[in-house]
Amino acid sequence: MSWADAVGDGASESRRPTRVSYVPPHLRNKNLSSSDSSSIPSSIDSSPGFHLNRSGSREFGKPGRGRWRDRRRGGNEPNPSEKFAELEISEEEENHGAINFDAYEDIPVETSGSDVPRPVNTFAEIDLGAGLNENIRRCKYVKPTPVQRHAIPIVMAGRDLMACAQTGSGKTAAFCFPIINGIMRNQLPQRRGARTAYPLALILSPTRELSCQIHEEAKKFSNQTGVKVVVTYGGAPFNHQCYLIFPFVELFCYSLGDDHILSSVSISLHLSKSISFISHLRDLERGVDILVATPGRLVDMIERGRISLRMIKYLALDEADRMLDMGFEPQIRKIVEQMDMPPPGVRQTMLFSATFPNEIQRLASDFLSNYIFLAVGRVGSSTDLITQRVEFVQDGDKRSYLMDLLYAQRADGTHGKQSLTLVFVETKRGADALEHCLSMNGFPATAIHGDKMQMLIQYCFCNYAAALDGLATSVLGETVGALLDAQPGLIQTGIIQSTYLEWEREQALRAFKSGAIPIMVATDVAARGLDVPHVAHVINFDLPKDIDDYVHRIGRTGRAGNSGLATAFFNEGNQSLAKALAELMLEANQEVPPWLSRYAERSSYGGGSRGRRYGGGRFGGHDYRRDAPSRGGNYYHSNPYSGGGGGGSSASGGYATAPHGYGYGHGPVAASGWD
Ligand SMILES: Nc1ncnc2c1ncn2[C@@H]1O[C@H](COP(=O)(O)OP(=O)(O)OP(=O)(O)O)[C@@H](O)[C@H]1O
Repeated sequence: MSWADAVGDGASESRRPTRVSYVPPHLRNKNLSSSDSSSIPSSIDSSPGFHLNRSGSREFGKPGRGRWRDRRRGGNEPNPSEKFAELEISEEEENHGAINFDAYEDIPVETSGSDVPRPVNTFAEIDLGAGLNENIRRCKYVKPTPVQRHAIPIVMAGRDLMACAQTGSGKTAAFCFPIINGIMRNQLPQRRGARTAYPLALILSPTRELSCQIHEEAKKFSNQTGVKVVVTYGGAPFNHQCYLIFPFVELFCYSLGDDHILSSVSISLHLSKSISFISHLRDLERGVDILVATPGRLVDMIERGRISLRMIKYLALDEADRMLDMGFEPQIRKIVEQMDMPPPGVRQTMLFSATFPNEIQRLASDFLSNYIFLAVGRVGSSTDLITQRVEFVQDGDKRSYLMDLLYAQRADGTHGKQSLTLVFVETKRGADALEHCLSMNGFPATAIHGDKMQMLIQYCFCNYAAALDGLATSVLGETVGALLDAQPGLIQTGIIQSTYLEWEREQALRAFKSGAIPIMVATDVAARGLDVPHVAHVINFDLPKDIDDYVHRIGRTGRAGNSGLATAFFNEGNQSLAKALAELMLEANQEVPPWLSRYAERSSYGGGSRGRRYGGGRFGGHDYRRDAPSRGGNYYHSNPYSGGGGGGSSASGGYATAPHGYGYGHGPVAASGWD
């Protein structure tokens, strides 16, 4: 149980404070009323890096990096394509032209495998096709990022790929571009109008939020190319239809003499979800070239006979190490090995992540054929664009410490739309408790996790399942008939539950992304893949147990060449992570506090010990096939590059060991995805 949990459990009072109790540092000892808390005296030092140490005195961090910068956009052109404009390229997305690509020159890149295709320096060097090139231009992607420079030619050459590149370094486009190009180029046959959809490409990701994000990106990239992208994830898309039918369902409930508002809301949500499920089926029937999916829902759709994987030419696993860890592996194996998907060698398979422990690489190789391993920066490392800070904070002090940080941040004048803060906690209950505490203390916060509102939903279901049944047949007739046909187990608690859950998660994320609520408390559900451009600060209120989770969490900031700040609260309870954390920080050129080094010296490898997981006690981009050449069966060469400009002169190199202290070496760390 996390500390946030324990507090949440303590007393209902603590979960539901009735008054603001936070007193900013400068007002402590002054006995002022809480209403004064909004005044921000000039004496507060709100400079970047401000924080309080355990004794309450102030310390200062490294200046200049990872702060709440004013990122004003400049010089955006009007969008020439009306259709493209409909896809709502947001202000943030348009900003990416500003990435500092010069920072790439020194990035270590290594490939291993046979006959590695040459990397490119520009998109123009690759024949991506006019439509895709136009969309890249509209996205303001001026140059490929390092992972794109290497991965796109590899996939376009028809090779399987296991790619490891740092968070926020453009992996999504690295697999989307060659897939879209391949479908356009080969004009692969597509059946439309059939009950069963036959996608040509499948992109799997672990969460519905990430699947939606990939779907949005892929839609932008394939705009007006004729390539059709559809997403399917746990639950159905919760769309505008719900708002339309709310009033009708409510009216109906009242007319039945039942005035319980919860029932009408529950039924409305249920029905809207159902309608949206039907529209999703229709969408699939109209044909799908690229299917983006979460594994659970995909299995469900395959078993219903709605999707067949027989025509799959491209398979991409985003966050591949997560997809192959204990939680997802059985489902992934089922999809990839036990359904009708073509085998490795016939289909092309791409695995992408920022972290790739050896044991997962080993598992993953089952899905690949004669693949190339690509490491951009160090496997599992974080970018040094993220300033990492670790503070020693006892559990009981975490809330006030957090509020001091947030207060200082606000005093800095940057806590607004342009600067979002993501706070990670261990458990769902902890997230709720902390969200509530922050909100009550004047720090607008929302929370995202797995099972909000569950009790309420169960209550709704128990009382109103019958009403729902009646309503279904009498009011919505055909629609619901079709729905029941498609989804026989419709009236189930689980469905209603997940409807609420989706709704809440979607709302929370939307409010956070838009800046309407600038603080989001999250569990690991938000740790991977989410690309929210203005996250300036990630706070690990509860540290994760595994260092890879830490890497993904802090990777929500410092994306696409921007800087970011990550603060972690550490205490004795996190001892097992100390060594891996200290090593990771050193690797990313961060200052490691002496007390953390002492913890690290004392602790044995644990918490995702990097040495063991990333290649036998050493760091580095590491293809596991090096340890056991016979296992992969097809490991031949290692080709080191440096990031920029290198075109491909070394592409056919085949070095046995890598320079830069990278690969086999251990030496000083120069790796960053972005500088
Ligand atoms: N060539 C490019 N030029 C400019 N911006 C880019 C380019 N490629 C990607 N981006 C932007 O960089 C951001 C990060 O990309 P993306 O989400 O694909 O990162 P990622 O490597 O998948 O991160 P994570 O490991 O966290 O999933 C996105 O906002 C994307 O639009």
